[in-house]
Amino acid sequence: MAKPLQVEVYNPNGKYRVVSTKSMPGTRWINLLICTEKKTILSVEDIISLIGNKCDGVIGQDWGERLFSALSRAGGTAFSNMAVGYNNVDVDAANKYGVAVGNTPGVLTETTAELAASLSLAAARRIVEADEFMRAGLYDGWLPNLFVGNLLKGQTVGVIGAGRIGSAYARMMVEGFKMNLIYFDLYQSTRLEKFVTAYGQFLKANGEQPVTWKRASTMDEVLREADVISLHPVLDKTTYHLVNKERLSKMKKEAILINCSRGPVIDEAALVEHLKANPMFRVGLDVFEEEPYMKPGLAQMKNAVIVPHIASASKWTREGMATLAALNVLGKIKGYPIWADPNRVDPFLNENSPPPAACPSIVNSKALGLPVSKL
Ligand SMILES: NC(=O)C1=CN([C@@H]2O[C@H](COP(=O)(O)OP(=O)(O)OC[C@H]3O[C@@H](n4cnc5c(N)ncnc54)[C@H](O)[C@@H]3O)[C@@H](O)[C@H]2O)C=CC1
Ligand SMILES: O=C(O)C(=O)CO
Repeated sequence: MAKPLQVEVYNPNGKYRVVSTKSMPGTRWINLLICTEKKTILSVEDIISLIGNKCDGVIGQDWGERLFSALSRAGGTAFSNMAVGYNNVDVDAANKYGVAVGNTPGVLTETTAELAASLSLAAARRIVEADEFMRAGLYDGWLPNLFVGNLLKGQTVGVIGAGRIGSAYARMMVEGFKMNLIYFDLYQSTRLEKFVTAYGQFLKANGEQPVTWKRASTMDEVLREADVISLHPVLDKTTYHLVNKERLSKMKKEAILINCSRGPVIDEAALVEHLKANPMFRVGLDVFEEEPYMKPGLAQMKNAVIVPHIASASKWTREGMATLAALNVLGKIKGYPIWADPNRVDPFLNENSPPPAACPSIVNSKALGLPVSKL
């Protein structure tokens, strides 16, 4: 039996009841909705008790059959993940109960790419190790060999999954550090290729070494050729343990591997062994196979930079995610159609004008036969 919860209630006499299972930043989403919960990580039982007998919609994460069933029993038809990735949501169960599932694409693209770039730099220049050294009072004076790392300029950046975030990261690394690009994705990223071509021409016209791009026909090609590899695919059956023991062994001994996608894309136990055996190999991780836990040994590895799933944690992005999640739920409750292009959600984020009368992004709209906005 779940314990009674302290719930913050906004607009207690409102017509609809929408629950947020996590406290979210900013106030715009509250103005668009609802009520929130102070405690941060709720159990399934807690959420079921919050849903109660009447609940029109919920904003949360990690939803399965029991929660969709409880929401449906309470009369609810709308759920929004406060995230773009929805591998943590059982969409088949949502379809079974007729519940729309929203996500928050686009608003976290640049913020997440910036964290991947930060981890790339931190790993390349050994920033965390050097910081610890300094704080430990070990610095005696400048030495030619102290924390020597890798120069990125002129090296090759490899991107696995060149979608919204992967492409943004690639552009940052190519333009910011003049790296050459090799990428692997199921689809061609024409815009990214055009960007690198144009930037290469610009550099050449200025008498500099031009940057280049290559679309790899296999992932292994990227692993063999790149000096820094960043993972940005969705997590599904095809990407589970995409980077395993065998694939790690194909990477350069001094390569840098970054993961800001989902933990299970890497076989984390194999990664720990690889880090132990190859001290010059470095990794930057935002996500872990069994979050919030790490595989034994990872925390002790000096050649790993590890942060707690903060890739989307900029104020603008987190407030925008909350806004999109709220609008997904609100739009479904009000019977609005689905926004036609989830890659262009800017009109929903403009604080100076009311949001369009549409749900920004519903991932199971086709399965539920929901109408698409003509706006
Ligand atoms: N660490 C964090 O806080 C965050 C993590 N993410 C993760 O990043 C993922 C990507 O987000 P977006 O770029 O917005 O999605 P997206 O859908 O634009 O890009 C994903 C790309 O992966 C590609 N892909 C799928 N299967 C593949 C495979 N087997 N091999 C190679 N490429 C494959 C797709 O074709 C697509 O281009 C999300 O699904 C989420 O899991 C997203 C935001 C923040
Ligand atoms: O949007 C996502 O998928 C996240 O992981 C949130 O940071």
